Amino acid sequence: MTTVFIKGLGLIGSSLVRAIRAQHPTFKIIGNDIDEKACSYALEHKIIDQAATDLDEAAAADFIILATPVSTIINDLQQLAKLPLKKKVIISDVGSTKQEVLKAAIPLQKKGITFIGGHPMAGSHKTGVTAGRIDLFENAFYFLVETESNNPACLQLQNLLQRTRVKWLLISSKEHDQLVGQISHLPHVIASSLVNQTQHFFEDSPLGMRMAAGGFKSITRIASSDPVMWSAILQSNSKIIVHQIEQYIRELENIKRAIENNDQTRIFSFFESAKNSRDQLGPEKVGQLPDFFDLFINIPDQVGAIADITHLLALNQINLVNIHILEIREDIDGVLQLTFMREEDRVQAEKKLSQNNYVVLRRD
Ligand SMILES: NC(=O)C1=CN([C@@H]2O[C@H](COP(=O)(O)OP(=O)(O)OC[C@H]3O[C@@H](n4cnc5c(N)ncnc54)[C@H](O)[C@@H]3O)[C@@H](O)[C@H]2O)C=CC1
Ligand SMILES: O=C(O)C(=O)Cc1ccc(O)cc1
Repeated sequence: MTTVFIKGLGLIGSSLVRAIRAQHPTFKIIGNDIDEKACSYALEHKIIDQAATDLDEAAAADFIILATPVSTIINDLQQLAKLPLKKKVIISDVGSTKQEVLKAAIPLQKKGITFIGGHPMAGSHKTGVTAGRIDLFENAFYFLVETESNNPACLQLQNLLQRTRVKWLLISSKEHDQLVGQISHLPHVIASSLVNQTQHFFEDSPLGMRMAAGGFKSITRIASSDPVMWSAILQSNSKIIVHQIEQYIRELENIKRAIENNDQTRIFSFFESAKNSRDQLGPEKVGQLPDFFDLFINIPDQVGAIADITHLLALNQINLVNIHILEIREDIDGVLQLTFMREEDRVQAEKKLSQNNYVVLRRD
């Protein structure tokens, strides 16, 4: 029997094993996650067959996939090199950086074990096993690093992950880190710094931030991403990102100077050239970002309010993907963000919550 060991049952890991399960129903899937709730959810929903408490249990696997934050992936590759793994095991990861990951895999490769670095270019700012979905990666690019298309192990890995319906792209780790540094890591830094600067700007008038319109929200969506994951990414791609931040600062300085000098020609061409490039990007759903449906409601200031809301949804068999308490500050109401996978669930939730006197603030 083919056995797959997956470490990290979050958004990416659980989405991958959902796809593996659908394509290869006879494969045994063993999952490991530091979060016990993620393991029990994955077991309950038959996403995995067995929960492992330790990386040692990867010794029985034919495929090992590492889907934790990059720092943990690097650590685990070093640990795996010390384990008695199957000779023909194929190890891969999904980490957002590749040069350091590849370096950490050298001891394994020296032992003749196959490691192929991977990185699906799809995902979301949502995290966790409940946000995972089988179609998360459809039509997205999936990088495979330092391998060749006719390498039998590469073909086996692609076959394992066929149901993800990705577009495979083979690339060197250096090229990969530069590319994703510019189109993924730098944008996350910019989104978060813009949110922080706005927060500082409105320090004395907290309502200001809530006036934000669509533009602010679309450019800052990814600032809601997981800080643990993004700290690990920046640490692992630091040189490249620092260089790209410097180039970005120069771009800001150029437009600042043009504004100071009232240089209308420069200001116009700044916007014109950005528009021309952005228009060529195509529709918003590049990389098939998942559709999630959010509902924002007031949380009444009383004990058990959140439990009451989740109970109400469960009673009505409304499937909730994520629940997030937005910052509660003096003179601002508490707000609860409820996320659903399907529009029907959101519609039902809105109806039931309104019937039970909850105030729905907005949908997103
Ligand atoms: N979120 C995204 O859009 C994308 C993320 N990635 C990469 O995929 C990896 C996973 O990210 P997500 O699935 O989004 O994050 P996630 O937060 O949804 O899932 C990570 C999972 O790993 C578990 N975990 C963390 N440390 C662990 C440890 N020491 N031992 C066992 N389990 C541990 C967490 O409990 C969680 O369930 C990261 O390396 C990230 O850079 C790659 C492409 C897209
Ligand atoms: O939510 C988004 O727009 C993302 O950018 C998702 C993402 C996050 C990390 C990656 O390494 C790749 C894709």
